[in-house]
Amino acid sequence: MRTGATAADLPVLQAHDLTIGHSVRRVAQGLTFELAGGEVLCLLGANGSGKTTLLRTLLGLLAPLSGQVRVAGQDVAAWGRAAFARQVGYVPQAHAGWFPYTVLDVVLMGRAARLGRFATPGAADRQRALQCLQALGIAHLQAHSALAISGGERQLALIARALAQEPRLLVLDEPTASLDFGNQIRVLEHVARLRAAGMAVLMTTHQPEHALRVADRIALLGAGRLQAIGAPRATATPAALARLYGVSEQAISAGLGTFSPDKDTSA
Ligand SMILES: Nc1ncnc2c1ncn2[C@@H]1O[C@H](COP(=O)(O)OP(=O)(O)OP(=O)(O)O)[C@@H](O)[C@H]1O
Repeated sequence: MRTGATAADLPVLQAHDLTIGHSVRRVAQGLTFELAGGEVLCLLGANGSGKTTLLRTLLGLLAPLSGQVRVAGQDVAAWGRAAFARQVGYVPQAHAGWFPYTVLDVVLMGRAARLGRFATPGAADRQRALQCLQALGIAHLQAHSALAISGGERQLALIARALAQEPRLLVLDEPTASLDFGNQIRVLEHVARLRAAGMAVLMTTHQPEHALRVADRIALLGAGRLQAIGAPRATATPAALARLYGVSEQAISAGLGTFSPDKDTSA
């Protein structure tokens, strides 16, 4: 950390010249970027381009092959578990399932990061967990077994659990993947509210129109590099997306429909 700088002054997340991969298998290299509080960064890339590998490396779940990840100015590997959970919440892709906890208990687990070592959640924690369920529109499921809800409902419960941690950075791996249209919009609106509240959000998506809708910056990961990172409409152009996904520009423009940067004059 710089002399005189406090953790609050620093970007929540810094990746410097990062090479990511599995064992010796390199997936991408030369990844350098930062993310500050109150900012939403959306990561786009084709299947297998390395989005999840990058998120897992940023979260310290996978060691970088080279380069550095800092969270609030400190190397990601140097954080203790509970302290890290107060900084970063993570909603992984398509979570398999839990033991038969209730949905409220699952969200309460997110409060563990905010409790003392041997403390149990109190009334204020239950209230906070319930607020998170309400924010995601699933408070009616609070007493249901987490094993007896749909995949989309489980996804919303996982987001609620990450929110209950009250992290500075929320990392979401394809958060809208299994959600119906209404819940996709609800989650995107919630991301916008979190940004307004000062949280940093890093999310992957296979839907560029979602990124165009909610991101402050978009990063394009392809061919083992960050192809571009910057303002949404200047970065996720039909030409850039066509290169990223290996389809024609016309197909991209048709797929983006009303969200097409060419058609949308509101920017
Ligand atoms: N545990 C692993 N061991 C070895 N290679 C892996 C492992 N997990 C993923 N890979 C490989 O790393 C590359 C990047 O995978 P990753 O899951 O990061 O891609 P992704 O962009 O998240 O893909 P998708 O959009 O399909 O979820 C792929 O070639 C994949 O086959």
